[in-house]
Amino acid sequence: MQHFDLVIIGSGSGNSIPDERFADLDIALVDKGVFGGTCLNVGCIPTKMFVHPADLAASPGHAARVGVDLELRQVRFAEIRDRIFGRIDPISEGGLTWRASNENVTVFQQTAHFLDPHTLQVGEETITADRFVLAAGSRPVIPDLPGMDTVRYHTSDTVMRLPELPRSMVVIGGGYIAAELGHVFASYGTRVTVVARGDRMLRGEDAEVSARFTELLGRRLDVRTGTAVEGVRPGPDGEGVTVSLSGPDGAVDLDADVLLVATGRVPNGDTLALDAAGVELDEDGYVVVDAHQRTTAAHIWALGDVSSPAQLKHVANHEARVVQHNLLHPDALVESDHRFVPHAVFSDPQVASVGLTEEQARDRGLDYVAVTQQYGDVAFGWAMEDTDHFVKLVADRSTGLLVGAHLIGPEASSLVQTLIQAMSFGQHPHAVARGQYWIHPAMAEVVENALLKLPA
Ligand SMILES: Cc1cc2nc3c(=O)[nH]c(=O)nc-3n(C[C@H](O)[C@H](O)[C@H](O)COP(=O)(O)OP(=O)(O)OC[C@H]3O[C@@H](n4cnc5c(N)ncnc54)[C@H](O)[C@@H]3O)c2cc1C
Ligand SMILES: NC(=O)c1ccc[n+]([C@@H]2O[C@H](COP(=O)([O-])OP(=O)(O)OC[C@H]3O[C@@H](n4cnc5c(N)ncnc54)[C@H](O)[C@@H]3O)[C@@H](O)[C@H]2O)c1
Repeated sequence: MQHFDLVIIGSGSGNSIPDERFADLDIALVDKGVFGGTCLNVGCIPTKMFVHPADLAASPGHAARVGVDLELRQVRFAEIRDRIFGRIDPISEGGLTWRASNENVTVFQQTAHFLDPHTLQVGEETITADRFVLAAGSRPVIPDLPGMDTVRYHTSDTVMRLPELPRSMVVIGGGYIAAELGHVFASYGTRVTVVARGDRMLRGEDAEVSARFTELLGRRLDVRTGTAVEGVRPGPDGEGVTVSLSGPDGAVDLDADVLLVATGRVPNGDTLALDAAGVELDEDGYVVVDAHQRTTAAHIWALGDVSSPAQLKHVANHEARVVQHNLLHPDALVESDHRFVPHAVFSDPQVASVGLTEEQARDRGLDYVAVTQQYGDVAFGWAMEDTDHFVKLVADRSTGLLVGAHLIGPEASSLVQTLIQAMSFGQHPHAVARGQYWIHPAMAEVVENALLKLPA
């Protein structure tokens, strides 16, 4: 039986842990899937590479407002897809080859589960180790709808590799993936219907942002809110799928070429037999960790989607750095910083957010002030003839400090960074606004003006 100093399960963020400082450790890296994990292969990176051409394809709609008539002639879907995976697949393959060539690392392309706190079943082999890192990620949830076993459906794992652009698509779910991939396929020319059970898409966002987002995306896609999927069955002549809906319009059957299921992701801890290792899961299935990313078994650490409900790559990366440090310095442990975790939704419009929504501030009984700055009221917004987008800030009235920032509009994912910085370093909004130059007339002035609306 092979013994290792350290076993890492998961080649996504887990693969960033072993560097030259681990050269004297004998390490096993185990992954049952495509090397490099979700973000690289089926997550952040390919989706955003699909979003950029989608933004270009959607631009005629925005250009007309400022007197430029553009015409979308063609979207070469197969070419876009092949360019994207033509870059990504070699990165995954190269990463595997390089990692497997490390003298002190053995890569197992197998499924792992625990037999006891120090023993792992890896495919047909049994290995033991002193320490473990769980970086096993999450997987799509497939809702148990009547007829699901009778149809071909896609998740984000497969839909980006479709052989051709579908004529029509039904997306179940109103979250991140529906927002991003709905925009992608609709912009490329697919007739997209998004089916959301709630009254708004992106329900985790500040209510004003999610309401505006639902309205704006609904101008380009068929967004059906307050609608339940009653069942699915093969489409007419066995082609595609028929989705039975019930909502404000009553009972409706929709035929589509492709069904995309985007109803959330669950952590993979349940696949690792963690009770054999003394590692606890919480009620939602996340591995329980302390502030140092240590699980309930002292020699086992966890990071990323398997233990973090944020389910975001920048969080997984941060936690991987914490675990890396703590493995190297067991006598000087550091903690993860989850105070101000931002996120962005790369749709059209973009959404970005950090901290408390106004509803959360209210529910916490905080004495807060909320202000809104329209893009259309700053110079670059005039240039764009913008009427739709805004920055909303929430601040604690007693300290004056920001507790939340919510943006919907062009470049929101970048504009939010100043606000993340202000919150992370405890900078007063007026100090941020007046303690530096803001390039005129850049879009960032929308953030400057929002900050100046807060009490001095
Ligand atoms: C479509 C999509 C778009 C996204 N876009 C963004 C974005 O724009 N920005 C952002 O911040 N986040 C985004 N995310 C989320 C981001 O991809 C994840 O938060 C991140 O990849 C999680 O990394 P991880 O290291 O925890 O897990 P992963 O990268 O998922 O790695 C886990 C690995 O563990 C392996 N594994 C699991 N179980 C076992 C087992 N029992 N045995 C062996 N191996 C196992 C898996 O094969 C996998 O390779 C997106 C996710 C999706 C699905
Ligand atoms: N830009 C980004 O950072 C980004 C992009 C894509 C995905 N992600 C990550 O991936 C995760 C998964 O994305 P997602 O869009 O699948 O999840 P999500 O949690 O964002 O949204 C899930 C949606 O499905 C709905 N839903 C859940 N169960 C349902 C059911 N049985 N029937 C109908 N609707 C149902 C929910 O109401 C919600 O609208 C995200 O939570 C996020 O962490 C991040």
